[in-house]
Amino acid sequence: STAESSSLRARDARVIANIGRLRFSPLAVVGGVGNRLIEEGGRQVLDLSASCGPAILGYSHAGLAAAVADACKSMAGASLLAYPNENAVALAEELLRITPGSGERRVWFGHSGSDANDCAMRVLQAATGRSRFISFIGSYHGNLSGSMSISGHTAMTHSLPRAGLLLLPYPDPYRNNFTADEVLKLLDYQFATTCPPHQVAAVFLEPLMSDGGLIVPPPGFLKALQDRCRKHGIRVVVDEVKVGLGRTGKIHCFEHEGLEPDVVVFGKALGGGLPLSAVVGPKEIMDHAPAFALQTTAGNPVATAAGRVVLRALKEEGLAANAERVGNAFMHGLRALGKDHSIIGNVRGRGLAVGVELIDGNTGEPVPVVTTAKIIYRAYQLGAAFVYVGLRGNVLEFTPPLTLTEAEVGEALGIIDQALRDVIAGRVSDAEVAPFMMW
Ligand SMILES: Cc1ncc(COP(=O)(O)O)c(/C=N/[C@@H]2CCCCNC2=O)c1O
Repeated sequence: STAESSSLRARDARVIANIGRLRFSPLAVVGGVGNRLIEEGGRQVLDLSASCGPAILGYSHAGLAAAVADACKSMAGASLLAYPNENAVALAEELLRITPGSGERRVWFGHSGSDANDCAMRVLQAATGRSRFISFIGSYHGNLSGSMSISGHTAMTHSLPRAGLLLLPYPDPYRNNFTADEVLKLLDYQFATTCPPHQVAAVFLEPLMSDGGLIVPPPGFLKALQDRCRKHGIRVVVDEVKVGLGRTGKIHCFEHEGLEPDVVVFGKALGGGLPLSAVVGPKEIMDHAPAFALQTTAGNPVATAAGRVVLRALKEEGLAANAERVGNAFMHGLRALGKDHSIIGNVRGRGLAVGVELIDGNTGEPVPVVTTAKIIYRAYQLGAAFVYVGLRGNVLEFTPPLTLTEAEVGEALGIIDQALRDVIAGRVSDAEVAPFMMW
């Protein structure tokens, strides 16, 4: 019909490149308010993903809109590489204040987690003269050439890892793929043979692995890894892009692990939905050379105005504490659901970074991706939006706005419960979800 063909969804299909899509439902968004997205046609959908992380303040946040509008009015000094601007400098000062670290440090601004990890990788190689890196199978550090090349997520098989990359297994306490000790033993073996530690510039790690399956590492593992790196002068880069800035109940997720990173990478939530990322690192690394990592609009006054509102809200609206409290209520409720649904194999996370691993109740094996996709599709129909992650595509990922309420947790649990029942009862067809089997 004419109405259908002129819909946002239909127009999107005619003009947006598929290489940039990761669509888990037909949801076409025309707005947002609070913790809800507004679908074309007016239906409100509870957002349990915060658009894959950035919308930690929810939608229609008055302070964010006012600050961005104000910055747009003048746009003076739009290019931080050419001129200082108040918002970028003030945001950098605040980032240095809230990020633990020793020695003199500097802040680089980018547009995305991908470009921030890309920059960190390049400048660490240049400044240390070391060209090897360590990261983890399942890790997602970005989708630009450099950040892809040090990632280990299955989505990265579209390109090749960088020469000399050492990918380690990320110990998964639920699947028990490798224990922490086995991974550390493998690392020691690599150091003694094919990966000389003095050639390694840095290890990139997610303090809680997100796209690889929402995996909370075994206690002490990352600290032991850091200690090994310190012995060999290998820098520790913590990628806080997805789980940082209050999401796990602490300002930085790495605080749960007792890490003291050399470099911290921020993205997603930092801009509250505007394109903004940051690398915080030692002066001797970050001042390596001028004109080394340039992007014309990086650190522009509009995106950094948003960043200032985000950090202010983090502090003044107690978002980390809310994430801890509401996240615990959510995980408690999901575990209770697990008593009625044998498909729920494991509920895990920290604060409002929550994962539900779906299994075949008889065998314990991961459910097929189509089943996961059906649950997400059905939940969308019932009024909640979220995504799936994991190397086997069987982990529901919940990273809602940090403003989520306990009442909304109750609503979410009702929708998830009903979606599970409907899918198990065969009410969603393979054909319906075929367009949404993304990775
Ligand atoms: C730990 C971590 N580090 C870096 C990135 C890359 O951030 P950008 O997608 O903003 O470039 C990400 C992005 N993660 C993906 C983005 C693609 C959609 C799927 N969901 C994500 O969270 C990330 O999770």
